[in-house]
Amino acid sequence: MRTAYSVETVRAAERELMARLPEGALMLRAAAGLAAVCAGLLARRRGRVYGSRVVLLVGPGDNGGDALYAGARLARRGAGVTAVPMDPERMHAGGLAALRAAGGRVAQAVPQRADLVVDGLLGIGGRGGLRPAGAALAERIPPGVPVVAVDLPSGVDADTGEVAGPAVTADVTVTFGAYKPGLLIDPGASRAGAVHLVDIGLELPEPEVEALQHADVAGLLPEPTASSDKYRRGVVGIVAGSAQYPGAAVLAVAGALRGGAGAVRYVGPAADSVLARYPETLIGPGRVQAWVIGPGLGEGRAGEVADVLAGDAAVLVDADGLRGLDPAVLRARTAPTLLTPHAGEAAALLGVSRESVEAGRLAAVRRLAERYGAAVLLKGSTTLVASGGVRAVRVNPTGTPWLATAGSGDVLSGLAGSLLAGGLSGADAGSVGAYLHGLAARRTGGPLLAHQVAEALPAAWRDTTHP
Ligand SMILES: NC(=O)C1=CN([C@@H]2O[C@H](COP(=O)(O)OP(=O)(O)OC[C@H]3O[C@@H](n4cnc5c(N)ncnc54)[C@H](OP(=O)(O)O)[C@@H]3O)[C@@H](O)[C@H]2O)[C@@H](O)CC1
Ligand SMILES: [K+]
Repeated sequence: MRTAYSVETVRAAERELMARLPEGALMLRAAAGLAAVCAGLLARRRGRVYGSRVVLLVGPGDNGGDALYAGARLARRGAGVTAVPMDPERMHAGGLAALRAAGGRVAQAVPQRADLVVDGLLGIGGRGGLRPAGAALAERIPPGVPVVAVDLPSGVDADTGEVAGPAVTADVTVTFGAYKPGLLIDPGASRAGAVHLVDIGLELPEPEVEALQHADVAGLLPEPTASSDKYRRGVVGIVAGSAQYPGAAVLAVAGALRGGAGAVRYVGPAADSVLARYPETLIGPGRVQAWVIGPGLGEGRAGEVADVLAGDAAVLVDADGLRGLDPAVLRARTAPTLLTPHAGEAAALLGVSRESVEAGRLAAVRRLAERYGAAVLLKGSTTLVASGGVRAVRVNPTGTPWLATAGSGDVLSGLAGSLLAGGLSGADAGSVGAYLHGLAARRTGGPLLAHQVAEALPAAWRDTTHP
């Protein structure tokens, strides 16, 4: 599991550790880790550190201090190091002295001949996008030169991944003590490049954000044993599709058939389309361990949603099923419930604007989970999964922008419902489903069709269980 911590938590852990260490020790640890990653990059790119040209973009705070101390280390190994300050009056004094003592220099303009640029403009003390002086330096980063961000790309909000204005795009980010949520959540995540974590000895409590890795997914996936039959492996029921949207039913069934359940049952008006494509499907009402209700349902089906929610099977509610949900009904349920809204549906469930959900996705998914007493999967460029009473929100590290295509949500709801039927909790079914769905989309690549994602799911499953 990859875990991430808010600025507040990181700062508290830093204070505790700093009280027990000589002054400046943490910054030296951070700078040593940063310099090692930079040296490795230079060695791979040029064969050696000696003689390479390193440019430091230096902000007014400790993030700039890290860059200056790391620059001093590289200068001692023979690199030509130039520091360019955002504000010449405000530079970390100790770092500047160390750089100068090691032979580094300070310039007012960004040199255009460089082998590496180190972005030490803003770290966890940054607020909002870069202001004009920082933005002007970032704009002058020579094209094609690798950029290493110190702690996080400057201009990215460490807690949320929001980018409110100009920001640096890094090839590598060297982060200290702990991942910050903004390194795992888009748009910040896609600005960070490959992230290296440098251990500076922080002792941390439970994380605020976590991301599954292959091994976690493999551990959660329901694998059949010699004694399992189709009923023990769970039956998932799909209530989806309408005369207007029969395709949603077919795609939800397509996802469900690849989610490990022993059987998939379909209830609704698109049975002919479903059977034509998937003769494996059971048709009509019957016993299930989990229901998926909502994809392509259209208007006027609230009674079916209420019936399903009144039962004692696990339930995944998606799309049209999410309209007008009553928090009291959901909170009274004892079996797992998973809601899978996109930003617009989440906004309607919270009674706020879509823009406010997009701007604060982490807060929105937490509020939904608390209000509805259910696990909630908020779809988007980084899919988030929260469940009421659990501190950590899961962010999905797989996926690709190509997934924003018609029907891909229907496949995900079938898949996650199938995992619910296999006995996973709402949060596990949602996060494992999103993980496999994202991997399958990456395997498919390029402009993709939703049914291709469903077809790639078995291969994605094998990627995690037999990497
Ligand atoms: N604490 C520790 O033990 C360790 C910390 N470490 C390192 O310290 C970093 C945190 O350092 P930090 O707290 O000094 O904040 P930092 O990110 O450098 O920036 C704050 C400065 O920027 C300014 N500023 C803010 N927003 C801005 C904007 N949009 N555009 C322009 N300017 C803006 C703001 O000024 P003001 O808003 O007051 O004008 C303030 O002066 C952390 O990320 C890690 O790298 C490591 O060494 C490990 C040990
Ligand atoms: K930075």
